[in-house]
Amino acid sequence: MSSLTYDLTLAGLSVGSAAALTGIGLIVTYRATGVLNFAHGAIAMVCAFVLRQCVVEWGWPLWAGATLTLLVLAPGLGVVLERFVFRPLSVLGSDPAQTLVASIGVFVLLVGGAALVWGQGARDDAPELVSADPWGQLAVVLVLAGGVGAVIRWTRFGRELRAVVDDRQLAVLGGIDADRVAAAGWAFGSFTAGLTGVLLAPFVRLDPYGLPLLVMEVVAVAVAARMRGLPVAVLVALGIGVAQSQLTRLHPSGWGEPLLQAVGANLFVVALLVAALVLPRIGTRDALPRTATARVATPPGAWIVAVVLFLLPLGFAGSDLQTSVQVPALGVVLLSLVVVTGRGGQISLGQAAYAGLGALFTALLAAGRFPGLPRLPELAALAVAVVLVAPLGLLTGWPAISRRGLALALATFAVGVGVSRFVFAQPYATSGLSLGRPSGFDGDRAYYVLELALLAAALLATRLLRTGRTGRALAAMRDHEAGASAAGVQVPYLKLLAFVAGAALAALGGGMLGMGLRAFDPGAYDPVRGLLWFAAVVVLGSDSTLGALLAAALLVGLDAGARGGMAAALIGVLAVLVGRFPGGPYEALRTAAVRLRLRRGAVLTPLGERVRERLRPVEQRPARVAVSTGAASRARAGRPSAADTHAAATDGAPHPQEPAPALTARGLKARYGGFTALDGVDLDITPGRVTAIIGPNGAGKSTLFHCLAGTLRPAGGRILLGARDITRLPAHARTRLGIARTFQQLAVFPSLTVAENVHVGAEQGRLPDPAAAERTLRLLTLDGPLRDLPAAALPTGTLRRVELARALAGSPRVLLLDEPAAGLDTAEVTALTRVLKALAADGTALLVVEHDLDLVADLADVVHVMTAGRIVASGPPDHVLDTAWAVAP
Ligand SMILES: Nc1ncnc2c1ncn2[C@@H]1O[C@H](COP(=O)(O)OP(=O)(O)OP(=O)(O)O)[C@@H](O)[C@H]1O
Repeated sequence: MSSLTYDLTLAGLSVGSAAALTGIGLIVTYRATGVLNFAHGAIAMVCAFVLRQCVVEWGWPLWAGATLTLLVLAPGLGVVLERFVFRPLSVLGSDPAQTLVASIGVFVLLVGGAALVWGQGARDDAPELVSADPWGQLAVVLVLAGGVGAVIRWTRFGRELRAVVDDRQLAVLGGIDADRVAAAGWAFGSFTAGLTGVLLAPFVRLDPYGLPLLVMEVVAVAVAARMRGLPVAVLVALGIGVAQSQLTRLHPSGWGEPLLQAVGANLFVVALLVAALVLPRIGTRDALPRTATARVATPPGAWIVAVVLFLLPLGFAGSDLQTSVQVPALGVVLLSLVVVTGRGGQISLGQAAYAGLGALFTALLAAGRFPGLPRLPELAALAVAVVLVAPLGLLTGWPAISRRGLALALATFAVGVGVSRFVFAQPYATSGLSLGRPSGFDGDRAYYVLELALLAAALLATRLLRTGRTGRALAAMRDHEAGASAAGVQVPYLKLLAFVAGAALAALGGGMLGMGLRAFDPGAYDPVRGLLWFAAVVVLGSDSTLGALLAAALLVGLDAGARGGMAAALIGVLAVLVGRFPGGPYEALRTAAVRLRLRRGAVLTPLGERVRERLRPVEQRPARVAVSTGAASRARAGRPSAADTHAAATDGAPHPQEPAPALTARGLKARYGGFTALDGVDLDITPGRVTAIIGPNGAGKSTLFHCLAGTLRPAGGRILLGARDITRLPAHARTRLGIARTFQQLAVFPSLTVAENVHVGAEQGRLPDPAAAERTLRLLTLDGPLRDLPAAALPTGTLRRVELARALAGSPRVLLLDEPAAGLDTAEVTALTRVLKALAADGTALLVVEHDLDLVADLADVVHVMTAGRIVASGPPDHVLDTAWAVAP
């Protein structure tokens, strides 16, 4: 027994060593470039194939093949990728999501290229570089990890590497050659990938799809090490390797046996699920790049061409028709990505899992093998399968609530791999399963007609999700999540909706695909397909249904017409290239067109006259008559007198005749870790008045603002809207109760037009009223030619108006404005001031956090001065601004 334990431990160390190598490579590349290299497994596979080519096909000696593969090809590949794919992206602004899409593109390209060159079949004659003795492999790993750790910690290069990872731009300003550091990181990362591939290939299936996936399954090792600690990565890898090996001895009995065995055999996948779904997130800052979400205008007549092309196969026969049957089915699967990724802006690498579950459930239901349900006819089985898979969309929808960018990519990838390994690959779920077509639709032509009908239904469902209120809300969430929340959009609910609808569509497409092939083929729903489909939609579909259909036709057509792998290679090339053009070619054209129209002067009409005619004249407001900018100038001219300071401290007390406050804060406290940012703030925001908060940097103004808007949960105290306690309500719920806000950094939805931006506010606000959108557009002179322009290319002044209009369209009772004048010129500030005064005169309660004391003096009725998390003075501006001199920056 002890000898068995020893043998299993050694076998586990061997597997763990390969995993540790992958972890080391991923971490070094990530630290040098900030990229989690999804292509790592694909590089490993290419190197393993090349070594086999040299040794087995060409008869080279092993050492010569290994030298070429590991010392020339692998690092060379890394350097080429850095130079031609990732460096241009980092020069363009280092958007982590863009690099993520590019690395998925490289993955798809290498997998497709390998399938083209070496075919799709598995090889079992890969040469053995290091003998099966695990001690040799372990020694290689430990030497590498130790060497890399020493270089990072003690050498100048290591210091440069850390500096580049912390802040590339700052490092460059400090004289560090960031490109050299990144190239070295890529070269080393690729070398470790090559070494992993070469070490693993003799013991696993060497094929273009299987090996890359196997390598990427161990990404958990790097995530567990927080993409930093090499020793942690090595230990975790060895630990999982040994545990997985030891678990093969267990032979549990009972109903859970197959599942437990599957868990034991796939411990790295379990670790991946835990790392992606449970451990603290990595890379959470990034969202999808604009290229992935750019709205593509459909060329006129394109739909007619598409309909004709989709009808053409009805005239085909034989294998052509058989192949064509896959296109509508794949089209439906890709439509699911248009909803989730294109419109909803959520990265989803796990759609293949839902498609596969759709096919599997359909087959089980049609065979009468689904637990608790009777045998169903095929079409009914498909419908029930869609209903059953839809809620499973929560598997990826739930993580999406709190994860973005890389973290979400990992979570959805993990779900895809988990479903593939624990469901599709298990005989208990799939053995002896066949899948027929619905009766009456058995022939290819008849089935194709049925598919067209289902595709039409899917297109209709997609259209419903992409247009109107839901479509605008989804696009708003995609463009600016916090802005959408501030507009009243229920972001978590919408994410769940997108993933559930996406899962249903994918299941429908997957079921159609299975029926088309007359079988449940787990390979058709492999996680690698999930990556390929995601890349295809990002490249060709984006937020376009027609693009998704084109992608489906291309993927099926190219692989059928050319050698397998051609479609993946092409999609890979496009995915790698698409990141080179920020916003993509469509975006560039649209921006140029908008600029041209702006230059013609057709859309920039002054605000003043229109506002004056629609709102009550500001001069009639009694409270504002005495206010002048004199206070601010006085404040700059000299220090305040003691009498002034006293007046400031006492004049702000609420007067008995004043209206009841609309929004009240009492004893508000906020902390960041151990640091107290708000220390018992009391504040009343009164209807019909402009309340301003001023104070030096770091005083806590933004923190107070965030607490009031609902984006930060206070550590103590209460916030009341009227008499209602809203302290624990999220941002979107506050908006729906009547608290609107704008952002210091503009929060507009760039892919939506000006009118659509404002409609989002009107539809989600306190009183959902489409007419309010039109009124607000007119009020802020956005109703001319401007209204149909996408917000992306408009100047800052106009965008501030769009944002304000979006906030006003929900008919708020309280309006919170964070530095509303930031980025505006003098004329725009004057116009803005006039609008805000008029709003206050109409009874809205306004709170303004502002650095511009002249604006505060001109605008505010009450000014509160904050410092060190407390309000230290309050009163009318002419008094308080003198006091402010003592505390302002
Ligand atoms: N996310 C955070 N984590 C830790 N500390 C924070 C965080 N945000 C703010 N702080 C700290 O809390 C204090 C108050 O910050 P806050 O941004 O509210 O001040 P502010 O008055 O708005 O400053 P500014 O005018 O520069 O925006 C500062 O000391 C700041 O460093």
